[in-house]
Amino acid sequence: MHSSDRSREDIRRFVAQAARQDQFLEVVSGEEARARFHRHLDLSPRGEERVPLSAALGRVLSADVTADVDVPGFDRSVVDGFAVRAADTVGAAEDRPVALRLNDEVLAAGHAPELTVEPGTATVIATGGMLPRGADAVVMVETTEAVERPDGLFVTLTRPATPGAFVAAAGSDIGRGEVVLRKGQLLTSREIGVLAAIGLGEVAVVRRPRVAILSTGDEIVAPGQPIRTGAVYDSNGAILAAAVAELGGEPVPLGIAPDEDEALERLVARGLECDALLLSGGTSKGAGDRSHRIVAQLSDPGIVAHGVALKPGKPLCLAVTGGKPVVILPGFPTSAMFTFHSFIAPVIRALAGQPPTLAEEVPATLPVRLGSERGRTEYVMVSLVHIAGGGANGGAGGDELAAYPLSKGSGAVTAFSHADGFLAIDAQAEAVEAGTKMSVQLLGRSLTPADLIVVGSQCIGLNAVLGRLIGGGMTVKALNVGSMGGLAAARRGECDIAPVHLMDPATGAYNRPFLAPGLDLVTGYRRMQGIVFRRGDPRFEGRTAQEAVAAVAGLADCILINRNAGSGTRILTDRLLGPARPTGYWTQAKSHNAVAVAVEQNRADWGVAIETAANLYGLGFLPLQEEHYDFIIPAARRDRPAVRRFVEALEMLEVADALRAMGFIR
Ligand SMILES: Nc1nc2c(c(=O)[nH]1)N[C@H]1C(S)=C(S)[C@@H](COP(=O)(O)OP(=O)(O)OC[C@H]3O[C@@H](n4cnc5c(N)ncnc54)[C@H](O)[C@@H]3O)O[C@H]1N2
Ligand code: MOO
Repeated sequence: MHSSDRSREDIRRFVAQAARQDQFLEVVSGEEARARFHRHLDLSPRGEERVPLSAALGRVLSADVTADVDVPGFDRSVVDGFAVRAADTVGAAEDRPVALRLNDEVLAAGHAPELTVEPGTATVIATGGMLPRGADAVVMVETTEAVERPDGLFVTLTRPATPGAFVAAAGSDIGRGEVVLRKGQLLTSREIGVLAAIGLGEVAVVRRPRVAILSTGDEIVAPGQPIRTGAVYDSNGAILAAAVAELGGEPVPLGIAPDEDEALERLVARGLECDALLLSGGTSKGAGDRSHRIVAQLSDPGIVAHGVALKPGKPLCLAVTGGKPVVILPGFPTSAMFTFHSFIAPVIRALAGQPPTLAEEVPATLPVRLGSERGRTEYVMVSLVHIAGGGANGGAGGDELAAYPLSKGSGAVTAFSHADGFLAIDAQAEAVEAGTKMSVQLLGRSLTPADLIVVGSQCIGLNAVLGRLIGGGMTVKALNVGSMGGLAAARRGECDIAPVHLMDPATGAYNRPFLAPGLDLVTGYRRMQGIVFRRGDPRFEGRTAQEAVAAVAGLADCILINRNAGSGTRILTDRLLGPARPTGYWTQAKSHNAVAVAVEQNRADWGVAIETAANLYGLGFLPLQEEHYDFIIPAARRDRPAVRRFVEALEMLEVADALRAMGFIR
């Protein structure tokens, strides 16, 4: 067969399979899928083992722990001083000191007393020393005076001591017979301290469930290896292994399975030796998607749900065999993480002996309109910012929250790590309007507001400023919503700083024309924008930007990669082009990097981007015009300490140097 015949055959097979796709996913609701899954799972912890305290961190108690001893184990002095009978000190005063004869003993910590404190006597005692018979209080050495008399050594007191003063009673911390920690308790340094205090050298913990993790796909490459164009680093494997460990499981990484039945079958068989098996990728019915076909061979009962009406997560495949979970997570990292946390994490927690967690929800306003696909409950990762609530200095203060969607799609890996939580959009809704109050389910347990909130257009140069502040201990939340989004956020009081680069098309002036009352502008830096092209391309090399555009604008095979409407760079491009509409004009990339990649990878021949991006991708560059990247600051937030420090950092020589080194002009 000719290779073109073969590829035609491949295409026919793909189309035939794709046509049958709609039959496979019997899509059920998330609740239905979960119910079916749990009906067959055995969620009891997988046995117990004894571990030394030194290995107990992060483990879960398999049984209640009862104290066999009192803590403290004896009545103990908590100061350096004298053990006395409180009754002897009654009436002591500056003008009527009470003198007590010192017994011939010094009670250092760890020594059992031998002498009784008889009426009229006292015994020297150190912090941690055991209270002797007869004594019921301790007086601090500072409040006494030692006196040497012919008849012996005395201590005089000028104040009475109350019974029990400076004494920690035996068992006051932990009493013998008391349950100090309960089954299911996760052991942190605090609990380990308690176990040590009652003398336990080892402790019974739940055996960690072993969770096999297998990434699938011919295109997947292990991190650390070189990568070819079109391939993808295995992020799911690393994410899942870490998430399993965080939940108290023991990850068993099985690596990457190619799209090849035999290898996949062998690895699945190995995975089944563990307590659970997680695969990712290959669960929808693409031509190369084999995972579900292998998992479909399992029984007792095998696959219980394949396809859930969730976004992300639609192709999730849940199977159980002999009470053991076998799950294929979608290949896209956000989909994989989302379905892992909502379907798998509770199962691993249960197998690890931990009680379920209760998700915390907070109300928040959606600052932008969100479109949604009908038919699937859509979950949107969001970053929360506090809306200025008229605190004394217009601080980060208010309790009201705005929920910024981190809409990067199912394939993103960063959405989950940048998110504070997520909100759900009803399966029937087509959109949620800006200004709608939503309920946000938090990912972590608490929400601490950042010191500085930066919402707008993100630029790598900003790291030179923010990096300094973060290094100095400041917490910063930076959201990339573009210049217009930043301007709107500043108007609504949702940020401290909005980095923008907006050109007024009428005048060519940057940023200032867009200010509104209550908004200040702080000058940032400039970025040289120009035409990027592959080095050596004679259509661009050696020309000015204007010459090059004039030469290529009419060429059918010289493809432009344009920027999205509304971006500052697009305005510049349109001014440059005038009425010309070169090939590729309607293809819109959303960032400088995306333009540079398209040119580097030969999908386009030219575009407009900043010089830093051209350098990053080794492209040629024809300068056009400086773009002003400045900072809009709501006047009400100008005096916040974090904002002042930001403006100060911007003024620093080192920061200006760092910016210049990156190709910016300050
Ligand atoms: N025609 C249709 N196509 C797709 C549908 C559909 O309903 N009809 N569903 C889409 C949805 S929703 C999802 S989610 C994805 C999931 O597909 P798979 O689970 O089969 O995943 P793959 O195709 O293998 O990979 C998807 C994507 O993720 C990358 N990937 C895979 N594994 C990893 C990994 N370990 N680390 C990082 N990235 C990984 C892979 O390279 C792909 O780019 O299907 C849609 N398609
Ligand atoms: O379910 Mo997929 O996870 O929408 O992207």
